[in-house]
Amino acid sequence: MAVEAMAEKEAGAAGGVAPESSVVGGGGERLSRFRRICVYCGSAKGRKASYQDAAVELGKELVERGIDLVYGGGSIGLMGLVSHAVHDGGRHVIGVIPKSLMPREVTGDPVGEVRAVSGMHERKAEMVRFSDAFIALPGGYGTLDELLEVLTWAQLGIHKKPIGLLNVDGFYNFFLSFIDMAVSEGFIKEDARRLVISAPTAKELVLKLEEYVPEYEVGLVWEDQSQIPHGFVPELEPGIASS
Ligand SMILES: C/C(=C\CNc1ncnc2c1ncn2[C@@H]1O[C@H](COP(=O)(O)O)[C@@H](O)[C@H]1O)CO
Repeated sequence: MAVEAMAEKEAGAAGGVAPESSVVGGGGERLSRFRRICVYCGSAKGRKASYQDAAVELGKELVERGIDLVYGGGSIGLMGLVSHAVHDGGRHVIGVIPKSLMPREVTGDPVGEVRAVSGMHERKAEMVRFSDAFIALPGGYGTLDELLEVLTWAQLGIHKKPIGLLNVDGFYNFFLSFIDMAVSEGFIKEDARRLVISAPTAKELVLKLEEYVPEYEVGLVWEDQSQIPHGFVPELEPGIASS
């Protein structure tokens, strides 16, 4: 299905896509169905240069498609590389960071808009609320925690936004094998397995996310819609700091 048609189909549904705010190219074509993508990634840079290159590549891919960044607000590790790449490319960067993690020596100097939150739970909810899709770069416990929570919420039908793994140099191969094993052992359903989209490069992954059509239906009704409104991205209030 064409990206435009898909975005229109999902507007007002639970896709979390805001087509009216998408950037339009010189020829009038829409560059992306996504307004903002949330990137989860390591607060370390990792041992291989390819992880760092992938963070910068992903930032550039977002810029090329006119997509803004939501991320954990730090300037250290892969977080710093992806946020600088997006900011330097002229797109908006929103860092959501708990007050206790704000001291410079912990997070470095973040770029763009910094939104201070009271704790880790609020941070994760805000990152989900502001974003139309999610990408995990290589990372450690923090990255896995964020990734698994956003996947669990998709599995429970709290949102229908696409979730991608940037499988740089096979970094996520063991994780993907684990998921497949959990499917064959009867702990993850086949349709929930398809919530995880993966690709080895930023270009391929973002393309797959653009083409993703949510098929997963859980049928639960969530009474508290205050955290994750479906189908629209709220306008942001001014952050506490901006560059
Ligand atoms: C506590 C220390 C450094 C932590 N600094 C962080 N600053 C901002 N965001 C962070 C930080 N640590 C974790 N995060 C979030 O988790 C993901 C990275 O965690 P990982 O364990 O490195 O994979 C990232 O997406 C952030 O949202 C000093 O030791």
